[in-house]
Amino acid sequence: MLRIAYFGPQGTFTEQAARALAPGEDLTPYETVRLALQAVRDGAADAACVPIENSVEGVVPATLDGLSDGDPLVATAETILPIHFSVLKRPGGGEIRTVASHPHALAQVREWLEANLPDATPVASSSTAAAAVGVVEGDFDAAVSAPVAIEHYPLEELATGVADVCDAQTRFLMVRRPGELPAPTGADRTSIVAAAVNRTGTLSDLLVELAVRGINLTRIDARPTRSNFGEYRFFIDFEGHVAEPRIVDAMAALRRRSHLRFLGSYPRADEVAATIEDGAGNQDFLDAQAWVDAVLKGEGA
Ligand SMILES: O=C(O)C(=O)Cc1ccccc1
Repeated sequence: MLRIAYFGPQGTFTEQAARALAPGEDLTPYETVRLALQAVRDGAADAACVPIENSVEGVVPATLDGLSDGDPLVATAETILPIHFSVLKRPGGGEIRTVASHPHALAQVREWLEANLPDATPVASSSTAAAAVGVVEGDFDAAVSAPVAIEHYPLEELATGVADVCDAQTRFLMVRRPGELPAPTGADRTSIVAAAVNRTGTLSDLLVELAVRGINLTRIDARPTRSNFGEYRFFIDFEGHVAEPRIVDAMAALRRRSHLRFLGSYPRADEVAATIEDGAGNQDFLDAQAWVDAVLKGEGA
């Protein structure tokens, strides 16, 4: 049985994602994303499930920073969950003066809180389930939680189906120590982080390498390097798998232009096939390489 670390405690959205990505495996909660990733680096876990991006609030900074620093880890799978919340309180409990949750959750229910609990002070907690634990322990009066949290904690629902934006979604990754890559499926995503020197055109130079090969981006985020003020790392997701000739060509070019870390090639949860432009398919790259090889052997021109 695989040992899967996840961003917990029990009852987080990430636990739901881990169950979807690794059914029947041995799941262990860790209090922070950093600790879940560390468990994989240390060998205490075979893989970790962590949230990466949200359709409303954007990226989860702890995950980006946790993947770009420390020993390399690579994503081997992703899943996307629809996100709506339950607001939980102690049974019978009194006035709601504080309402706790993960910052991403609080940001997604701001309007609901203003309309329904205008006098409650929002308090950030490490996760939605940590907020539920805090309510059980009397630290807060209510928690904005994943709907499954009610199954884990002796709380009652003040409201369910809470979300300012309906159809909100969060994407989660399963990451491991570098090893065998998942096979290409034709509907894959590749994740990288690139740090380049701070000069005019750096970012556009990197993006051009993808654009000229007809590679479609699915996300780009910048995070500070944390060592030199004003210096950034770029987290880029694009369609395709590093085992494809067109992606090999792009990765080699990016490697020449930046400090590059490969964060994985894995099947897309939405199964959307890669966009392939005319002349930019894998066979086009293979044919071009075969032609160059022939020229080198004096067999063509
Ligand atoms: O705190 C959780 O439950 C998480 O898994 C992180 C999160 C928070 C808000 C929306 C989606 C995921």
